Amino acid sequence: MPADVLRIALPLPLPQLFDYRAPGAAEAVPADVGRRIRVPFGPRQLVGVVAATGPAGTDAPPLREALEWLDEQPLFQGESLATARWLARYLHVPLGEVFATALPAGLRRGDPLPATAAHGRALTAAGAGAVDTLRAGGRPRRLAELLRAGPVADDLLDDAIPGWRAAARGLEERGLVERVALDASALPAAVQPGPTPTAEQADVLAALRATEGFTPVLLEGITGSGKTEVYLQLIAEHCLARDRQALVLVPEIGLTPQMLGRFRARLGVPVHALHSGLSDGERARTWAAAWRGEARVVVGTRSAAFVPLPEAGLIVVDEEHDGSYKQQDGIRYHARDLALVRGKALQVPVLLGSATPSLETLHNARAGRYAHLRLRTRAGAARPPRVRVLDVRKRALHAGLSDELLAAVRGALDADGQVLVFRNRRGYAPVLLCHDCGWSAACPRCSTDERAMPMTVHAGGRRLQCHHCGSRRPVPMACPDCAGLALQPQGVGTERIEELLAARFADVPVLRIDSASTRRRDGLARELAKLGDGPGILVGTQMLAKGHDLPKLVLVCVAGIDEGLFSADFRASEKLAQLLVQVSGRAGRAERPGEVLLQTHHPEHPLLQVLVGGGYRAFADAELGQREAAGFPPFAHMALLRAEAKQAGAAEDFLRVAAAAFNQARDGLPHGQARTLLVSGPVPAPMPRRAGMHRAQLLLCSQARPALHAALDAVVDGLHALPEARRVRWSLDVDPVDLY
Ligand SMILES: Nc1ncnc2c1ncn2[C@@H]1O[C@H](COP(=O)(O)OP(=O)(O)OP(=O)(O)O)[C@@H](O)[C@H]1O
Ligand SMILES: [Zn+2]
Repeated sequence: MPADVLRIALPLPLPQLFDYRAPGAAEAVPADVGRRIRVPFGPRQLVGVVAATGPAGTDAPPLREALEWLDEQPLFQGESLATARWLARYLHVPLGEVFATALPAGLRRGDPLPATAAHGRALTAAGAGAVDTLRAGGRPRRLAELLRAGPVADDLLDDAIPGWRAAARGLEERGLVERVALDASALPAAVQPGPTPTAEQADVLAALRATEGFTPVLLEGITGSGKTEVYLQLIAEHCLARDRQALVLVPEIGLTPQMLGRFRARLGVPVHALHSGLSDGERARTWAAAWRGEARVVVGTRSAAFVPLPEAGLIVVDEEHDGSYKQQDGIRYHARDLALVRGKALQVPVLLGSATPSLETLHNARAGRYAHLRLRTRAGAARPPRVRVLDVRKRALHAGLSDELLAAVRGALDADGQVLVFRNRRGYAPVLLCHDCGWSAACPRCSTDERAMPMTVHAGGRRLQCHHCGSRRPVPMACPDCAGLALQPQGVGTERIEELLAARFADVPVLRIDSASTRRRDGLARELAKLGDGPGILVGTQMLAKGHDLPKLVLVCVAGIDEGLFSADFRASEKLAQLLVQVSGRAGRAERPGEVLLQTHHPEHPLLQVLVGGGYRAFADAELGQREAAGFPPFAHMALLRAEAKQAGAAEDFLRVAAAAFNQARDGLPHGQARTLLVSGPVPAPMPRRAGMHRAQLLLCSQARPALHAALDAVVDGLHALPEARRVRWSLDVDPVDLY
């Protein structure tokens, strides 16, 4: 009998597994499933994961032999293997691509699973003698002083001295500091005691303590109500005390330092971070530490939803409504939904926390599928902010801000407070217009004859930038159409607001926060630290809406939300309501009361009325009613097939063949199911051209999930082989969050 072969999942956009003989003429055995392996593929080498073993087909050509095993033991086992298979089936993507997405970059490339003893820095003998020779106040000096008492773990240095790595590198080159492996005893010493839970927190904790096995829980708590305190207590009790692991998902890398610092101080165990601001090596180490069960608490962004949890005790998804949990390219998974699937397989509670739960989650809670716990008051002395709508019709505006708003800013600063001015548009101005002929700057790679995509003015008016494809060019000296010199920036972005505020309020710091300054691991924390404790102004986009604790913030001004009130996207109102409530929640989080000003030309708009009058819940009730009437999610399930091509028409050709296949599959469904499945399109994408590509899409929608998935099962694998597929790039998005 011929020996069994390895069926390997490779990171390729092809639906099948690939057969190989085991390396070194060894027998393939079932225990190999889940191990990484290097294989020859055409002229290349690829890293795959064994998905199955079995007999070779009798008429199969002689198989190639795999090159080498990369792990002794499977990296995917039990739950993690089952989850990867489930995700591949659910999203209709190749298993090999799911494995690749689940692994951090280093392991995906085939690096060995790294050693995971915690590392830190220590002074060398030469360093101990040289501390006082370093420039006082400089980062190297502060680092050296901190190390005087003994080695300090890297993650604690992250909290203590932002930017310490560059300083350490310099000192290492001079032989003053070295990298050392730490034993567990070098980790956090003193555990800070937490506050006594409020009555509401105590009730919530009692309910959570009573949970057994898989329990999805929506923790709906207004901003500042102490949700994070609940997570901390629960992790201590449910995980650390029972020797189990906790996974905490957070939406933004900018939030992790604040969260990590708080977790480390309170839990007294190493807390591992996993986000895109870390090096490949650091990410692989955290992943390996979790796989070995050494990492007890992992705090991370979207991709951390894949982290192995052999001894799982709890999964928390903070700000569960946040859009960043959905991966928007490659394997388009939703980290919150993945967390729920894993919680079920691992039989642990999954806690979804938010002040503004997604309509999907609210709908599930109401249907009784999730437990629903609430925190209705702010913890400590803080009170919810007062919200006022400022009608600015017919008012003079300065960089988009009314006199009344500017007066309120002055008042808050004079009272020694800090102010946040929120505008959801980066750059200086959204459009550059010629006042003489009406020409406006449009992105040549994203515009069509029918539809111009404006380029945003940046750098104080000197640069044009496309927010869709990233292309940049200098602002022209004269209008390219009429050669006139009357080029004027139209509209207002955060740069222009910053310019105005800096001129008007020259006595205080004015700080603009944008995605560029906060991409680095501690970028946001470092920026916010510049504001200090005195009066000052923050200007920024939605970056600033999320979970930051700014105790001195007394006034939040929201400008320019009017575009968002009239968007065509059916989720736009939900996103805007969440944003407004979250950004408002930044005000008045300590003793001082907070105020929120919403400046608008549409004070009578129902969304604003409902929000101001009844808060997020009233909004959500109304919105769910509308979604149900319109047959939109969460009352229906969608999948979006996107295609793009260099040639005009190619994407539509491909989608037309796909649509025919879906319609045929629908006719094969049981009558009741078939009726609920709608295939619409192909239609041009909402952005019909982007970065030079022509784009179109096909939308599938059904009230019954089984009908949708039955159609996808029947059709998607076959799309890879279509001749029309060769000229396009296509992707399937199951449960799309935006229809772009
Ligand atoms: N029981 C308590 N007693 C006193 N202060 C508390 C208590 N619980 C939380 N706090 C404080 O209240 C503030 C808000 O708490 P926390 O950050 O946990 O709220 P949150 O609901 O997670 O906030 P958000 O989601 O709006 O960021 C923090 O400064 C926290 O230290
Ligand atoms: Zn563009």
